[in-house]
Amino acid sequence: ACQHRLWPEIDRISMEQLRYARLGVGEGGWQLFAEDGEMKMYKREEEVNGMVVDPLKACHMVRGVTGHEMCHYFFSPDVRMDWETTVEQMTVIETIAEDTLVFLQVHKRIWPASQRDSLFWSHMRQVPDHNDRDGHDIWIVCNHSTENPDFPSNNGKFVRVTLTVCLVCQTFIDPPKDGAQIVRDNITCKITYCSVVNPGGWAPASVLRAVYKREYPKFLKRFTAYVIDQCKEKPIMF
Ligand SMILES: CCCc1ccc(-c2ccc(S(=O)(=O)CCO)cc2)cc1[C@H]1C[C@H]1c1ccccn1
Repeated sequence: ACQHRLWPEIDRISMEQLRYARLGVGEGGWQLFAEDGEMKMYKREEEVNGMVVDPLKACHMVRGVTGHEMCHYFFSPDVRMDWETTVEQMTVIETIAEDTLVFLQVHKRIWPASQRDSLFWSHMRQVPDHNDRDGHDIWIVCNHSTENPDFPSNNGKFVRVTLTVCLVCQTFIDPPKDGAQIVRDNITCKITYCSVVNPGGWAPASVLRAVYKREYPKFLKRFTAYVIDQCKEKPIMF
């Protein structure tokens, strides 16, 4: 992967997104728009050329899974359609490395807007987290739009969105007493999910904002429940 033409961009954007995810929501005009137990969802209302591109940041704490497991299932093409209900078709159009893929996805149509597709590289990596007193590694998946001449955008069928998404996960272990083996009840995963999706073409602001408000909380709840269910009978993947 290191010699691939996209590698410098993949490395730069992934590390930029890690820093962005770890910024608090105290400053920068974030407004809380959804809450469900440990999950808190924030957004900023932004428009580019009259199009809604509201950045989103979600923070969540999930007990019983590790950051590695969370990122593994988010990255994996094999299970994507099991949890991603807003996607109609998903194809891996390039394998850059075993931890770096290029996806082409067709998203379900949001009436009355026209149907969208997305083409993005997806990179997963573990980032040693030296400056955190608990010393737990961080796992990240970063998805960022890219172009591919074999799959031109806006080829008449779908409007191509541009997106940058990151899932940043940190595992916390509450060690059991008397040196017993660590079980799932002793682990918690701190998740930060950030996304900026530019719809790529006209879509009514009111409709998009309503879809975001409904879809993002559903999306994160469904995905985290899926990972908990997939992991509960399996050995812990640290
Ligand atoms: C007009 C823009 C439509 C639209 C296109 C795409 C996406 C979208 C793409 C990727 C990812 S992901 O996290 O990388 C997981 C892989 O699929 C999440 C969301 C979201 C929306 C907007 C509609 C919103 C939405 C939010 C949440 C889930 C699904 N859709």
